Amino acid sequence: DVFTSVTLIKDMVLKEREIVDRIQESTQRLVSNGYSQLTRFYHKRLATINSRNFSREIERLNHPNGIYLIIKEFFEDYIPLRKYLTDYESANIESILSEVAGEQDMEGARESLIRLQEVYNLQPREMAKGNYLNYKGPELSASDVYLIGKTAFTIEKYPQAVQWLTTAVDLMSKDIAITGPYVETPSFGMISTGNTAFLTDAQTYLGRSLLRVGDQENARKLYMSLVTDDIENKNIQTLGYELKSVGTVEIGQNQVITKFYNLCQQQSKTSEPTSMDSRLRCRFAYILLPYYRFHEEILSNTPYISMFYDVITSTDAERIKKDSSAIGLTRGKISPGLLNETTSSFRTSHVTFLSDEKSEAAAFLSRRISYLTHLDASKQAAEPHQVVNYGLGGHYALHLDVFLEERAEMKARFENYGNRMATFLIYLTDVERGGSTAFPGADLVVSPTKGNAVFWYSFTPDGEIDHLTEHAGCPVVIGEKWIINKWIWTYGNTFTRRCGLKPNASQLDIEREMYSGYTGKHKKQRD
Ligand SMILES: O=C(O)CCC(=O)C(=O)O
Ligand SMILES: [Fe+2]
Repeated sequence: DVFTSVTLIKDMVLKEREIVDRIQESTQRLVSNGYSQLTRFYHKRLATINSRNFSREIERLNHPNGIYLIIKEFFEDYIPLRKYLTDYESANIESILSEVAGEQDMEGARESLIRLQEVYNLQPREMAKGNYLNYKGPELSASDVYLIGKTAFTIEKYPQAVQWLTTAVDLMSKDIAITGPYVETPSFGMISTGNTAFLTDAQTYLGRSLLRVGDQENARKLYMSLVTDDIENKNIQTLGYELKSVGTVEIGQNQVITKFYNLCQQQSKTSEPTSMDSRLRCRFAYILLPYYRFHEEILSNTPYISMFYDVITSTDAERIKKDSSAIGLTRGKISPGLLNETTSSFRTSHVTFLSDEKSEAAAFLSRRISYLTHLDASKQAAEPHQVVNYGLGGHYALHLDVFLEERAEMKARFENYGNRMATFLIYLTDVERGGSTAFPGADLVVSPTKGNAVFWYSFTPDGEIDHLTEHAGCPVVIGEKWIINKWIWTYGNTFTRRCGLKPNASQLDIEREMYSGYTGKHKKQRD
C-alpha cells in the first residue's frame, strides 16, 4: 500500500509518467491486439499527466482531502488494468501496480479520515468542505461522504458513521434537488452523486447506525419514511429487521484513550513545573568541549522525559531521508519478522532501518546520541536508526517501546541485547498540525519540531519497566512527518546508565549525585 507514506504518494504523482511508460512497454502486445480498455487508459492518464500542475498538486498533498482525492483518482483510473486483464496478462505489471494506489489504499484512506475525525473531534460537514482545524483544502463530494460513512459503519465506528451519513444524506438531497434524478453512466462500478438509489442506501445505513448508538426513535422514523417507497429494497428490509432485533452497541472509551485524544488536540503541553524539581528544567548537554553544547529541557521527571534541541542539521536530516528512501521504505509492522507479524491500522507508516555503515549521517548521529545521553548508542548496544515516514492521518497508537512478556518471542529474538532501555526520537520535519507524540501517563505531549529530539528511559532507575512511558504518535493532520527512532539496549549499557544511592531516586537525583561527584561545573549550573 502507499496511503501509509506521504512520500510514496508524492512519488506516485511525480513519477506517473514513468509508471505509465513502463506499463505501456509491458503491455504492447495487448494494445496492438486492440484492447480498447488499455488504449482508453493511456489516453486518459497521459492527458491528466500533461495537464497536471505538479507543484500545486504536491502542495494539495499536505491536506488530508488532497491525499484522499489523489488516491481515489488513481484507484478509479487504474481499475481497468486490475480488473480487465487476465491474471497472465497482469502478472507482468503487478510490481508496477504496487506503486499505484489501489483498493486497500482507498479503504485505508477512508479509515484514516475517520481516525482524524475521532481523535481531533472534527465534524464531517466541515471535513467535507475541506476545513480541518481551520486549515483549508479541497472539498469532498456527497458520494465520498457516503462511502466514508459506510466504512465507519463497517469498522463499527457508529457515532462517527452517524455524523458522516447524516451529512451524506443532506448533501445528496441537495444535489438531487438541483440536478434531478441521476442517470447512471458506467464508471467502473463507482457511484456518482445525485442517484436516489444511493440516497436510500445512505439513509438505511444511517438508520442502522442510529440503532447502534441507541437512537431507536430516529431510526424508526427513517424506516417509516423509506418503507412506503420501496418494499422490495434489501437495505430497507435489513433496517426493518434490525429495528426489532439489534440493540445498542456499548461504546466505552477508556480514560487513557480519552486523555490521549485530548493531548493530541492540545498539540503541545508540558507538565506543571511543580510536579518536578523546580530548580531544574533546562540544562546544557556537553559534547567533550564546553562550547560544544546542546540544550536539554526536562519535560517530566518521573518518568524521565526530556527534549534535546537542534540535535541534527537540516542538511543531515535531508541526507537521512534520502539514504532511507534509497534503501526503500516498507509498511511499518507490529512484531516484524515473527509468526504473528501484522500490518494494521494500529500503525500507519512506512519504515526502514538505517545502519551506521549505510549512511555517514546516520553514523555521525549515533555518536552524537551517545554523547548526549551518556549511553552507548553504537551498534554494540543499540538498534540501527529506524527511519519513519507517516501517511494520510498517519499515527502510531498507544504502546510501550520495550518488549513485554506477552511478546515473549520478540524478546527472545533480542536476548543478546536485553530490552529497549531508552528511546531517542528525532523529528526530521516540522508538521503543520497534528503528529505530536503523546505520553498520557506523564500528561505530556510534544509537538514535532524539525531537529529536536525526545528522550526517555523505558525503565525506572531501579530497573522496572516504566508503564508511564506508554506513548503514541498522534495522527498527522496537515503536513508530512518523518522521524528517527534510536532504541538503546539494556545490555551494553548496564554500567553506563547512572544508578542512584537511594531507592526511588529519580533520574535527576541520580544525576545530581553523579555530577557533584566528579565535576563542579554542572552542580553550579543547577543550584
Ligand atoms: O511518531 C511518534 O511520535 C511516536 C513513534 C513511536 O512511538 C515509535 O515509533 O515507537
Ligand atoms: Fe514508540
